[in-house]
Amino acid sequence: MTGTPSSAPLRVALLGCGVVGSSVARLLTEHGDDFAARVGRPLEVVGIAVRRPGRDRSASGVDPDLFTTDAAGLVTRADIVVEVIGGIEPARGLILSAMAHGASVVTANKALLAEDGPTLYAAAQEHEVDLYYEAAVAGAIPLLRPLRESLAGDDVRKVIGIVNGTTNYVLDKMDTTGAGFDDAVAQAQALGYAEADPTADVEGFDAAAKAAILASLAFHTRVSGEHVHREGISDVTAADVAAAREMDCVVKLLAICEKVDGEDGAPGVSVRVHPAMIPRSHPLAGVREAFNAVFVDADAAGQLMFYGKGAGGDPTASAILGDVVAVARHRVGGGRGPGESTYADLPILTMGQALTRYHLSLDVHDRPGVLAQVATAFADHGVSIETVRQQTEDGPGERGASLVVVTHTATDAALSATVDALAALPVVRSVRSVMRVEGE
Ligand SMILES: NC(=O)C1=CN([C@@H]2O[C@H](COP(=O)(O)OP(=O)(O)OC[C@H]3O[C@@H](n4cnc5c(N)ncnc54)[C@H](O)[C@@H]3O)[C@@H](O)[C@H]2O)C=CC1
Ligand SMILES: N[C@@H](CC=O)C(=O)O
Ligand code: NA
Repeated sequence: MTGTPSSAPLRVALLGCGVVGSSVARLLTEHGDDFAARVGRPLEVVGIAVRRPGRDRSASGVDPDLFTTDAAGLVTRADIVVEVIGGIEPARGLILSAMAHGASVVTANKALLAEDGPTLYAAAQEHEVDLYYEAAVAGAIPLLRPLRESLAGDDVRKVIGIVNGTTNYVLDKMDTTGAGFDDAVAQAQALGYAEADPTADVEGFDAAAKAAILASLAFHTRVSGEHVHREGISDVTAADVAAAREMDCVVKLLAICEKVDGEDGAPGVSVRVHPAMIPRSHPLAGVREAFNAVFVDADAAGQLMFYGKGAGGDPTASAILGDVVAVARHRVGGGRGPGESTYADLPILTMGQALTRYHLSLDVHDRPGVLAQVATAFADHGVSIETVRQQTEDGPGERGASLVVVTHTATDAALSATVDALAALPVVRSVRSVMRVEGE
């Protein structure tokens, strides 16, 4: 792509005018003069594709004549296409068509990037246009540009953080106000944090898509959503949150991307999303409401922390508009942003190979020798115990006890085999809860 000396406005097409799209439209209109100064040419919104053109959108301050239901036609007459429809189709087809017609694309669509990012990159390469997607992970937080560009000279070892605002909001409300799960999800929806179908948030699909994007960029390896071990928060109970509180911990949904040595000693990539207990003293524990925070550990840089608003209309629009300015500058001055980098092509490790720690709560018979049998189950699987806490529980029938065990680090395979062995022990009445523990 070469810069053109023209002073004609750059034509911007917006696909979607929901939570994020309406913020983008409003801010583009409000700050048009600043954008023109920053880019060197005005940006002109040439159309906004919507599904329901008759809807009242007067609050956006956008000229109603810009709304169209002809998204396919709109993408053929733009220099920059901003896709904020979400989902796989028609978003993918529209992006590919936009690129084929010479437009650079800015998207917030993590679901599409995690499912079929390579196709988008290939089209951008073929048509010599830009593909930017800072808003797709951790909303407003500048995170992908640092990984794609600023850290391109370093060796990233680990990326760990909170990348889903909805689930963080829900877990925070459960911890601090005792709110019920469904009420907290409804509040997150009303605040514009949740995906169109909040199952994507609650069951960890959204965080898994983001983890795939982060791991791909961090480790120069193609990682798609299906490579990510995913557990959501729908099984996190008020009792789990209370158990965490007793341990001076909080429960967070974490995305963890690591470069680790596999059994053969060769490096591989481990990518997982699951709830975990973290100590209240850990910086991630202080991440409240819909905020996101991500730590990046790189060989030369050491540890970096990125923190800010991970969801919501205006914060997400900030990231999108930063990308719009970047690709617009390329249009004016020449050059292109980075393409896909997959040269490392590392193998993806299984969840069983991931190294983690478990917190277990067991309901056991209160008899002599119980503790020894429980300890043997751990030892048999090579899992070392860090702490054990026993509490006698009176109730109807035979006296029982609750055992809370926290392990040292072991492979997830060994830990989960230990849980199976414990559940099969006659002295164990039930395994009440199992949760991974992260953070020192
Ligand atoms: N809401 C948030 O906090 C964030 C959202 N995102 C991503 O941004 C994208 C948009 O999210 P939201 O604005 O929250 O969703 P939304 O559901 O509020 O908006 C999407 C809009 O696209 C419209 N749409 C659907 N199909 C269309 C079509 N064929 N033509 C024209 N319009 C169509 C819908 O009617 C809706 O108004 C998604 O990819 C989402 O994952 C990314 C970061 C944060
Ligand atoms: N639904 C997402 C929106 C931002 O990506 C979230 O809750 O984080
Ligand atoms: Na971001």
